Amino acid sequence: MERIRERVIQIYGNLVSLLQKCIFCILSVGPIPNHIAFIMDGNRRFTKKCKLMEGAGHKIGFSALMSMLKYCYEFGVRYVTVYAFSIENFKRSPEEVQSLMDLMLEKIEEILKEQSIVNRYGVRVIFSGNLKLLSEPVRLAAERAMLATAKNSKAVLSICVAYTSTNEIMHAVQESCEEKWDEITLLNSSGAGYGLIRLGGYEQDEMDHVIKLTDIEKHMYMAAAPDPDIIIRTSANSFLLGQAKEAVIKASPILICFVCGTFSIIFSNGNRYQYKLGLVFGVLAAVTYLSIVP
Ligand SMILES: CC(C)=CCC/C(C)=C/CC/C(C)=C/COP(=O)(O)OP(=O)(O)O
Repeated sequence: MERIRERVIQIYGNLVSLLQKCIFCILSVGPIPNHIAFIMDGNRRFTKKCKLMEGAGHKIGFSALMSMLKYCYEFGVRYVTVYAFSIENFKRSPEEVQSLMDLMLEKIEEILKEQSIVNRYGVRVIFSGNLKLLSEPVRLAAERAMLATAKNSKAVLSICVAYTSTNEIMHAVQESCEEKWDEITLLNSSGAGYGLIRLGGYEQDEMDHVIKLTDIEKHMYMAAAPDPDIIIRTSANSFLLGQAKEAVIKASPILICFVCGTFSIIFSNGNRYQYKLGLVFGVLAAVTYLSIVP
C-alpha cells in the first residue's frame, strides 16, 4: 500500500512538473512584461483560514514570492516590485510590528545568501520607502543588501517597505522643492518674496524655476523603473482582482486540456495510440487540476 502511495505521489509530481513546463513554453512565446509588481496581502487571513501558527502565513507568502521571482527572472522580466510593508502597517500592535521586523530581517539575510535567487539571477535589490521608519537592524540590513547587489545588472527587485504612495508623492515634492529652493531664493533676492507657490502668472524667464511634473517624477522612489505593466495583489477579496481569480480558475482546466491536446497531436507523429494516450493524459490533468483547486 505504501509503495502504491509513493508511486501515485511520484506520478502526480511528474504530471505537475510536465504541466508547468507546458505552461512555461506557452507563456514564453508571448510578449514578456517589463515590470511586474506584487502587493503582498492576505497573509494573516491565510494563516487563520488554514489554522496555522501565528506568522506562518507570512513565511509561506515569502516562499511563494521567491518562486514567483524565479519564474519572473526565468521569463526575462527585468523589473519586479514587491509592496511588502506599508506605513499603515506600523499601526498594528507593537508585538506584531516587531515580529514582522524580525521576519523582514531574517528574509533580507536570506536574500543575501550566495545561492539566493537574487544572486543566481544577477538581480539588483533596491529598498524603497521611508527607510528611517524601520528598526535600525532592518534599515542596516536593507542598506547592506542594496550595497551588496549594486553591481548586479540583469534585473531589478524593488522592495517597498515603510512605503505608501501618498508618502512617496510628498517625499518627491519636498525633494523637488529643496532642489529648486536655491534657484527660487536667488530669483527672489530682489526681496519680492515669491515663495514656492504664487497666485497669478509667471514671467517667461521665471518658468524654468517652477516645479514641473518631471521634477517630481525624478524624485519618486521608483524613478529608475518604468511604470508597472501588471500589478498583482494577492488575497482574493480585492475589487475586480477577485473576479479575475475566479476567471483564471475556471479557464485553467480548459487551458490545460488545450495544451495537452495540442502537444499530443504535435508529438503523436501519426501514431494513434500515442494520440489517444495524450488525450487521456489531458483529461486526467484537468481532473487532477480541478481536484486541487479549492
Ligand atoms: C525581504 C522581504 C520581501 C520581506 C517581506 C517579509 C514580510 C515582513 C512580509 C509581510 C508582508 C505583509 C505585511 C503582508 C500583508 O499581509 P497582512 O498581514 O496584511 O494580511 P491580511 O491582509 O490578511 O491582514
